[in-house]
Amino acid sequence: MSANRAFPKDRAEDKEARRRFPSVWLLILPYWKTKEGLQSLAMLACVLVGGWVGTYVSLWLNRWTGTFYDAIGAQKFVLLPALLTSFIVVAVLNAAQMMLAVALQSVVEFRWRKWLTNWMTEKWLERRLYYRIERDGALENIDQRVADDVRLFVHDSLLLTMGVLDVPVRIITFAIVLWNIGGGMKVTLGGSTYTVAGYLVFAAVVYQGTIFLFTHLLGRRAITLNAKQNRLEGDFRVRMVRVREFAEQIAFLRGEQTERQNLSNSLNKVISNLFSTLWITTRVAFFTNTVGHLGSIVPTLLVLPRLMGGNLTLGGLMQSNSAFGSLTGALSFFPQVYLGFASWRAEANRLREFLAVEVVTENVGFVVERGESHIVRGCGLLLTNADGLELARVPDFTVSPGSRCIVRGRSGSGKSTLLRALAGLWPHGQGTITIPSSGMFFVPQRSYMPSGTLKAVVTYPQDESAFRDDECVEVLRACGLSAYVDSLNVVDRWDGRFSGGEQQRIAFARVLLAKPNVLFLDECTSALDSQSERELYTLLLSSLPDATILSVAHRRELAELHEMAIDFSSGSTSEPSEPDQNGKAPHLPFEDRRGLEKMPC
Ligand SMILES: Nc1ncnc2c1ncn2[C@@H]1O[C@H](COP(=O)(O)OP(=O)(O)OP(=O)(O)O)[C@@H](O)[C@H]1O
Repeated sequence: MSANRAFPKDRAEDKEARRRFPSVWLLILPYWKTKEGLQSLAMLACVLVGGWVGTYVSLWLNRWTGTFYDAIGAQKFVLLPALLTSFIVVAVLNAAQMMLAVALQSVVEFRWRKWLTNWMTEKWLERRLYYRIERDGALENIDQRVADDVRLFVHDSLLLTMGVLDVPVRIITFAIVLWNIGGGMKVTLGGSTYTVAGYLVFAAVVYQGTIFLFTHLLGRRAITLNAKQNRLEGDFRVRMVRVREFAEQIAFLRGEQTERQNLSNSLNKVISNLFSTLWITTRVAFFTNTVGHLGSIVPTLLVLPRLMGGNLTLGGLMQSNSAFGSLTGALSFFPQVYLGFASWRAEANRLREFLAVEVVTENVGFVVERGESHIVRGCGLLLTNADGLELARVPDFTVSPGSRCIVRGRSGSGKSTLLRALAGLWPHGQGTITIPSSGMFFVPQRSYMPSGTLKAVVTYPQDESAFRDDECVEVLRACGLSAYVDSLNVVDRWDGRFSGGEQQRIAFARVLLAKPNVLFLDECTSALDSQSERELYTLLLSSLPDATILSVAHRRELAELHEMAIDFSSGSTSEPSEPDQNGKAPHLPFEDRRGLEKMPC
């Protein structure tokens, strides 16, 4: 059974439960081990070296600031043209380097996102995980996880990693500069005078540390609110998609009022959460803006005694201000990282929930025997739900190669679930299933109509290039869809265009193209009138005379086209016992009556 658990959100929750989820490294490492990943790694190395060169350029600019303002202070205007020329050259080169770094990092981000999304999509589709997730309600908003969470996870991972590798170099560099420029501060305490060396560095750390502390106190709730926002936006989108998907059903039922109410409730939650977030971000913004203004005068105030004592030139003042700004700017990475890391962790946890479903193996309760012959057999089959509660007991049956068997029973008695179990889509139950190793084709109650050309619809799940146009035209005509043969290469939303009955005719056309050896039909003529139903069945039987067929159907008329019946209501397997329209025993059209052979379980 799939894991139907969300990642523990609360720290107090069981640590063991957290450990059961796959490590975040399972999301990160696979890409960087590929050839493309190694190339991306080389690009990131260039970005990082570029960042360090940028730090050196900032250092150069800091020195330039000192020289420039000293020249102005000393009224040596003759030096200005050369200083300005060198400034413009360095500024242009620096801008080019920064632009290149942003572009390179974006390229890596796009490549990693593409790879990871493909990887997740493959995991989603492999071993029918997409079906298990929906069947068991194991995860919400899987589309949001594969599309949005992967994009954000990749973006934030790169941003945080590059910052962690780049920022310490900037911090150390400007701390040294500030230490040297700022000199020491003389403090008189208890009659003794002490010199606090590098006091501007300590001031920068205390200044930025205070901002960090207050940002944390004022804004920590934003982390949980942001995570909640993603979920609420996803829920709202899913509701909208469902209205689009079931537009006709809602329109027939006049369900607009209820849908409007549901959408409005969902939107209210989104907006209410946004308001809560807004209050927090506003007070954080107010605080950081106020402190930000202070930041421009704090270093000046700190060096004022030296300036007044004549120990600092105008250039020195500007240089220390610039170094103080650079250092606090580099230190401000940590408050940002703190919030960014929380978002990153929420994104990673949602993806880890997805991987957890993937690694849990299906607890298949059935013994499945696969044979070379086209026989279908069920022995001692008990169908249960995921909690082990009984849904249905299936009478033992053997449908021998080339035979046709009808499955009957009251609505909700478990007929479709039996077909799911035979298709390997229903793991809950016990007993032995014998099916062929290949050549099976299942037609569900509602056929899937992919978007694209009509030819792609008819040939699904095979690629449309696998069949010639004339083959498709022939089966469309045979199935009563002559009106559409000229639209074979027309792209449309065919699910909206075909009537329910026409969609079922398409399903028959698919079967005729696929020519399976063993065919399972689940009430796939329910939308057709009796005559059309009979015509399609007769067409099918004559086109696939050797196919083993197991049909779930309610209509009595269909029984006489089958040689045997599995009856869920009476709990027996027999030849059809329903009387025909004249009240006579049903006519069995197949003289050898292969389906009635007694075969031991
Ligand atoms: N994914 C599911 N999870 C839990 N129970 C399910 C699930 N799918 C079906 N069931 C239950 O299994 C039982 C049998 O359903 P099934 O669809 O097999 O009936 P059926 O005989 O095909 O009905 P009908 O003739 O109306 O199509 C029902 O009670 C249904 O609620």
